[in-house]
Amino acid sequence: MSYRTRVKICGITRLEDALDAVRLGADALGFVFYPPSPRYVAPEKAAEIIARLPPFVTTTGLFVDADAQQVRDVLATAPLGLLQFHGDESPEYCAGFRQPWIKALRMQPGLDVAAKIRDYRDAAGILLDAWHPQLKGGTGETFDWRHWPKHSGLSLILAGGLTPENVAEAIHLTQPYAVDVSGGVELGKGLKDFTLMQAFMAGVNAA
Ligand SMILES: O=C(O)c1ccccc1NCC(=O)[C@H](O)[C@H](O)COP(=O)(O)O
Repeated sequence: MSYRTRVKICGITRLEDALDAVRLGADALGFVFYPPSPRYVAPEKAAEIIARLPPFVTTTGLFVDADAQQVRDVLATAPLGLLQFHGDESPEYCAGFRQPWIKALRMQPGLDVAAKIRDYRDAAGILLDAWHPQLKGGTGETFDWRHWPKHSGLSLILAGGLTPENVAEAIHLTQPYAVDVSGGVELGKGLKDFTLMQAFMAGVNAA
């Protein structure tokens, strides 16, 4: 039996994009609380968007090596259902909040993915993303999907350079629990496009 691949659309900065994504079938939305990112959204703005969402959408807050107090401050403003740690956060740090969390692993050459996944065994899921020497995420680049771990015991989320054109093949090869996209459905950084999101969802459904 095959299961429906979940979809998270990351880098939401506008209410209209959030509502379009949900209407098109996205299961989760990502809000980037990493100030250097061109997709950064202020917690107050994220809270405004979240307040207008229909039920059953997972609101995910993305952080990169943030101070724990910064995460708590964001949580006090924006009601997030899930935390995503995209830097070099330790398992102990990640587990230090009440919310369920996922850990992003950037697929640097030589990374022992299986060992890393074991380190983060208390995560709700592991997101595998492309590695880039300067950028922490949102690179628009793919990694070699042949390095996808076979038996992890955790829900795995595929990210990095996914587009309407390649998502069906990516799912076919990796069989992830979910896919995560940002740049592949954008007109500009943080500005999602209805037609691209629609085509992306069609690619997921065709896989
Ligand atoms: O999106 C960003 O600008 C970003 C910056 C720093 C850390 C993570 C970031 N995004 C994380 C995501 O979850 C993206 O969806 C993921 O990296 C894939 O991005 P893309 O390759 O553009 O689809």
